[in-house]
Formats: sequence, C-alpha cells, structure tokens
Amino acid sequence: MAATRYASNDLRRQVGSPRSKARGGLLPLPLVCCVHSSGALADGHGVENKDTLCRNILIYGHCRYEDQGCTFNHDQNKPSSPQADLASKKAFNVDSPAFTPAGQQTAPNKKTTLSSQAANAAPFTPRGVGTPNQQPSTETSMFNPAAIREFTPQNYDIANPNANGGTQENGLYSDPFTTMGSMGSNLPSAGQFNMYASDHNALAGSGATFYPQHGAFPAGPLQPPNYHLYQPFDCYRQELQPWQRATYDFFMPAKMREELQKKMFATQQVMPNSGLPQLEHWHSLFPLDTSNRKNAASFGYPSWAYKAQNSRNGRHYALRRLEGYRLTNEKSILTVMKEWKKIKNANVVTVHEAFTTREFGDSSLIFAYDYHPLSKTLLEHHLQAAHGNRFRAPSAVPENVLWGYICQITNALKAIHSNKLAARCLEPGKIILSDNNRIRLGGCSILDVVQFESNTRPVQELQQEDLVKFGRVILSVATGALPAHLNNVAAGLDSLAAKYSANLKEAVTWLITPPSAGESKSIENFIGGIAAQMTTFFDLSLQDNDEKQSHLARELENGRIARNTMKLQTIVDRGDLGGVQSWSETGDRYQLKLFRDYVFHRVEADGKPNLSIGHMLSCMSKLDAGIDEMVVLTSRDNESVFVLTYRELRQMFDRAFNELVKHSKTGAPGANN
Ligand SMILES: Nc1ncnc2c1ncn2[C@@H]1O[C@H](COP(=O)(O)OP(=O)(O)OP(=O)(O)O)[C@@H](O)[C@H]1O
Repeated sequence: MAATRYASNDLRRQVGSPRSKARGGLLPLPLVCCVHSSGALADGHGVENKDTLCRNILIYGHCRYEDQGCTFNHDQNKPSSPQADLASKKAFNVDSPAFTPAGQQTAPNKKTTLSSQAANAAPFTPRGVGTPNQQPSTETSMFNPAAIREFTPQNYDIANPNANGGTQENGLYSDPFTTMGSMGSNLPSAGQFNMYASDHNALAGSGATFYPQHGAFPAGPLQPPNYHLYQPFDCYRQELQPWQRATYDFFMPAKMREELQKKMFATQQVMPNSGLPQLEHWHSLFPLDTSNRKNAASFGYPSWAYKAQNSRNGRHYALRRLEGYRLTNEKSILTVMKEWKKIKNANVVTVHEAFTTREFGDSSLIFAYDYHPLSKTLLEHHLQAAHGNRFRAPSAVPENVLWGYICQITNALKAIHSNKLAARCLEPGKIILSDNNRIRLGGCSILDVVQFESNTRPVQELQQEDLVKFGRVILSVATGALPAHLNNVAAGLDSLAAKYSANLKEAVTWLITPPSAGESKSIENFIGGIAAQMTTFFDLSLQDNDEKQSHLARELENGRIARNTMKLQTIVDRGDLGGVQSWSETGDRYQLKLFRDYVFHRVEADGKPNLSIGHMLSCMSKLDAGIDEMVVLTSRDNESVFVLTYRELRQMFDRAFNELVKHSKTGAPGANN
C-alpha cells in the first residue's frame, strides 16, 4: 500500500510539474486539466477520438471543452470501440495526451519520464466526486475535507473518551477531560463525579450512594463542563459600574458577608469570668438577656436566656432557664417535648430538650432551643427604643413589614395548630427577629410544661386565644404601644386607619375580636382572608432564595480556587521533606513555586505589583482543570525559563501533594469531612 501511495504521489508530482512551474511551482496542478486528455487537436497531433468517451464526462458528467474543440466522445450512450474501451479503462496513465484549449499557449510537449512504479500506479480518483460507488480510500493520512464530518454535539460518553474522538494526545488541543477516561469508566452509569476528589477510583464506588439518582433526571452520559473557566451561575448579577466590578463580581455582597461574619463572631463569643456554671453536657454559657431585671410576666417564673455549646455535638443552642421552678411531674417534660419536637417550621424556634438542674444554686427548668445569633425580640426592635426615648415619636413600621410578620406568624400558627398544640406564649417579647424581617416564635412549649397539671382548658380554647394574642402583637407593633399599655383596643384599631390600608385594619380586627357564641375561628379561615398577601410574601421569599442561591454558586467557585491555593501553599517554600533536603526547591516543586510567582507575584515592566484578581482566578481555574494551554514560567533571576502546559503543572501539583500526603499522619485534608 505504501508503494501505491508513493507511486500516486510521484505521478502527481511528475504530471503536475509543467503547470506548477508555470505558476511558480507553488500551486498544485488542477487535476481536471491533467485528467482531460483531449488536447490532441490543439497540440497538433490531429488524432480524432470520437469513439473514446471523454474523461470529463466520466468524471464530472460534462465537458467544458465539448464545444471548444474536444474531439472525444461526449455521448455516454454511444457504444465505444474495443480500443476506446480499453483506453478508457486505463483511466489515467502516462500515455494520456495532454489537452490545452485552443487559444491558450501550450508548453512544448515534453516526453514524460516516469518510473515503472509510477506507470503501474493505481488510477487517481478525486475524493468526494465521481461515482457514488467509489471504494473508500486507504490513504487515511491524506487531508481529505470530504471525509471530515461536521461536528455535531452528541451524547458525550465520559466513560469512553475514544468514542468521543478525544484521544489525540498530540493534537493542538485535547480535552483535559478525555484523560478522565479511567475515572469515568469506574463511575456508576449515572456518571456523577466529584471534581475535587484526588482519588476518583475510590470515589466511584461510593458515588452511587453519595449522589442518589434523581428520578427526574435520566441516567444519561455527562458532558463535563469547562472547569478551567471561573463561571458561577450568570443570573442575579448586580448592576455595578465597570470600575466597581473588579472584586465584587467574584464574592458575595459586602453587606451580606459582614452580617454573616458578625453572626459567626456572636456564635463563638465567650465570657470567661461570667460566673455561670457548666451544666451536664453544656458549657461556655453566655448571657443573652439585655437587662438584669427579673421578669416573671411571661411564664410565671423569672426567665433567663443563655447561649451555650453542647459538648456532645459541638453545636450552639439558646438555653432558657426558669428560675426557681420545681418539677413535680416527670411525665410533663416527656409528654410535652414529644409533641413539640414534631414542630419543624421556619417561623418557630425549634425546641430540642428540657431538663432540670441545680447548678445555678436553685431548682431551675431549662429548655434548649435552636440558637439564632444576633436576634432581637420584636419588643426590643420596635417598642423599646421608642419607649426609652421620650423625645422621639415612634416611627411607623412600614405596612409591607407588618404584612411580612402577619404571614410568618400565620405560618407558625398553622403548623402548631394542625399538630393540636397552641403557641400560648405569643407576645412581642418572645418573638425573635433575625435578618430581613425574619421572625420566629420563641418560648413555645414552656407554658405546656409549667402548667402541665394546672391547665384545664381544652387546646381549642387555647388556639382561639392564640389568634387574639396574634392580633394584639400586630396592633402593638403597628401602634408602637407596649402590650401592657394596650388597654383601649378599639382606639388602637381606629388609629390604624390613619397609617395603614383597610385590609390590614380588617385583618387585625378579625384576629382580636373574639368569636361570637357558638362560633369558632381558625387559622385556616384567616389564611383564606389574607391569601393575596401570603402569595406576595411567598414570591418575595422565593426571590430572596434565588438571590442567595446565586451567591452560593459564586462561593462554590471560590471554594474550588481556595482548595487548590491551600494545596499549593502546602507545597511551595516548604523546605525539607522526608529526608530530602530543599524538597520544595527542587524538581517539580521548583516549577510549582515559579507558577506560584506567576500567579500571585506578578509585576509590571516597571516593577509595580500586578494585583489582577481575574488573572489569579483564571490561572487557578486552569490549573484545576489541567488544560493544554501553555504557560511560560521564569525564575526570579531570569536565568531559567520553563514552557509548560497547565496539564503538566497539574500532574506535578498532584504528584507533589500526594508525596506530602504520604508523609503526613492525617492523610489528605478534608478527607474525613
Ligand atoms: N433562640 C434564640 N436564639 C438567639 N437569641 C435568642 C433566642 N431566644 C431569645 N434570644 C435573645 O435573648 C435575649 C433575651 O431574650 P428574652 O426572651 O429573655 O427577652 P427579655 O426581653 O429579656 O424577656 P424577659 O424580660 O421576659 O426575660 C433577646 O435579645 C432575644 O433576642
């Protein structure tokens, strides 16, 4: 076959040479002229070939020179003479006379000198043209546009890169993900994989259980995303000016970060000399009360709130202590907690357990609730400041905020009432407010324990009372009057008309007005009445959720970068390792160090530091994906220059880090969590 190819090429070179020379020898001779061999008339041989079928007809179906002097037969139906037949069977050979149309200057008829190999060459048939039943060419290495199929994105089979045409190791660009073949083949058919797992094979087994297959999504093959791009979701980009985009684009909004940091700080806050005791499995108690005043109004006992850490699970909780409470019936805690633990609602502070203790020097009853850092009660937020400042009139709470509270308390009561319980402790001092007007009912379940034996009222009656208390809470916040001062309810309701819509006044009036005899109201009735406001609130809440989701996606990208940055820092400038002196200054590690310089220590031509965060993120993303892009690394003294691909750097990076892991006691960081 090689001989055939050689002969064919040789033939083309030989035949094409006169024309090529005429054009400076750069362009290949158009084969049509070469093949068309009917120039007998023009070159003066004067041989009539009416019996020989014209080659142009054979090849193209028509001949441009039919009317310009071509003497060959142009009628395919006309039977050709045996000689002509023989000639046509020869297809293309050295004896074919050259044709040049009349009027065109002809080169002197040179006698061709062909090797015997060339003479025996297989007939040339142009690709992509000619008869449809052509045999496929064996010359696969030849450039053949006709054979190149257009790229159509199809099911990309990560498990079989060969099937995806991704095996061109020496190609200009080969997809870094084709190298994940071994990984992909070990993955479950659902194809989920963890980009960050160093050992994908080990992960493969657990992949199926870790990412349970979702019924809604078919177990089809995956198309890996471009991980070398820093690309969180595109939605919810803030409308920032170009000069503001630089860093804010990559991180969560500054306000949100600040709030979260403050909350984390509050959660970790301790008071070493607080004098507070350590309870059985609770430590680091931190007082949450803002005043030392003993107030028994809510529960019948003075109550105190603390933040504490649970030594069993390390989590923080809010403990509420009822001072001087003596438990008479053990069953009360068990029964009440069993019922209240069922309430999982976004607007109710979840209660976890209740117990008694003598650690405070008295007999105390303690309830452990979820801790919501930096929350304030509605009383503190809306009523106390105004109350304390006699020179400033309380500012009206906006109506949409009030509707937000109404919708949230309704949601809480719906959950509580449908579990055949009553909130009971429904007052501005026991509703906590965290960010964004988010409220939760705190202090639920306490009165059920404390009045376990003394309470004889049916739960339906307590639920009716909840609705009235609910109305009073809203009226109190709306009018700015402390609940204790809310004696003239009718006057308070009338004052609402001046500031708020008739709908709001109607809703509060409905809640506060006790049902007429024989009639009962329910939270479901109320939901029907405020359906429009509930829908608006639901929509706002979904929008808020979407926005947070987009911030989360951005942080995911940052997590990817942070992880690799930390790994890189464990390698570079480490010094010795496992008896190898200057481990981090030699071999792969040296190049990684230069890469670190290239990413983070870039300088401008004038020596000024270049702090482009985009450059850093893009380089670290490319390292993460290990793409084939080249990078030039120069030593600080400019003595050495390395030209490497990110793929090679990634391999060095993994090798160096794995070496570190081998020498470490704990294994890969994050492997256990
Ligand atoms: N689950 C909780 N998570 C975080 N903070 C809470 C929680 N429950 C209450 N707090 C906070 O603890 C502080 C004290 O709460 P508490 O209910 O004792 O208020 P209070 O006004 O001191 O009431 P009282 O005068 O009846 O004791 C408030 O600032 C409140 O926001």
